[in-house]
Amino acid sequence: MTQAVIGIIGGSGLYEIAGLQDATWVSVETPWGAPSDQFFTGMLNGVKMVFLPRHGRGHVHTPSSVPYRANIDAMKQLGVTDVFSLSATGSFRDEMAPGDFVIVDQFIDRTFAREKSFFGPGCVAHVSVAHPTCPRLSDAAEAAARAEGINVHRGGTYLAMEGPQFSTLAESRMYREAWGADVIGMTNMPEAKLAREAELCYASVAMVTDYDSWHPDHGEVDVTKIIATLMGNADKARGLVARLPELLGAQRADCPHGCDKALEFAVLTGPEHRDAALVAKLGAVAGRVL
Ligand SMILES: CSC[C@H]1O[C@H](OP(=O)(O)O)[C@H](O)[C@@H]1O
Ligand SMILES: Nc1ncnc2[nH]cnc12
Repeated sequence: MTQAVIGIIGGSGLYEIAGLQDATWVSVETPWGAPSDQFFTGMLNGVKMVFLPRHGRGHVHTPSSVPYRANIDAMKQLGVTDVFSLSATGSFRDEMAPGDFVIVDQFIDRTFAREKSFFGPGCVAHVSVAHPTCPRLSDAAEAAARAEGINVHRGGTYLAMEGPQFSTLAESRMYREAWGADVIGMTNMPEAKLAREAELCYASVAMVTDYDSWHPDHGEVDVTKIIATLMGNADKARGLVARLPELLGAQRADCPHGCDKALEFAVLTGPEHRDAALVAKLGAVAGRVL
């Protein structure tokens, strides 16, 4: 058993969490540049919590400029073992209505202007993301949402788009009808892939704010309406987060799904062929296997 440290990545509308004891904002430097912001750390029901506003306080980062690698590296440095992502999303399903939460279990990655891996020339690795989210953390997120009285859907495919503009009507229809996506957002990729490379368990809670633009009764996405829904969602999210420590506990066994061993056989570059500078950068995320 090891000490559990719960990491929370708060999306649009969720820039702080409440109730932490000995709470303090800490700065972390990483070999991948500066993270989105300082990390808000403290104890909640006997469990260490580490919170990061994904876009920074004041919402300074676009979905494309979020420093995803620095954020995940810094979480590793702070000892985080389990990451919960909370994100605003549009919905492609009538029954996934604004105000509902969806525990995402699959992604379609349509992003193209982001660094997607910690690895590269001189240290090549291939991890599996066939099952990109951790069922253990997803169970906890679902239980917490139900206990809070949130209308929650278990399972769903999140289409990650580059943004920052919302989708065209044709794209919205294609993602929904031909591709079978359930929700759409701009940030969970490459975040989920990087969490897997860093051997972190990762769960994603999509907080529905709108019906994107496909819905005949709802017209196109309107950011002012999204923001109104976001505020209510953020309150619900804070309630959900507050329940996680009790559900997960302070001690943590190895992940039964192997998230924390994702790199075990993933690195292909032989030790004598590795780029020393890159290996040094990989200390926090992959030091266990390098
Ligand atoms: C405010 S709508 C668009 C914006 O909100 C979502 O961000 P996050 O996933 O961090 O909650 C969406 O992905 C866009 O970045
Ligand atoms: N419709 C939408 N498309 C992409 N990102 C979103 N975030 C919230 N609503 C969204």
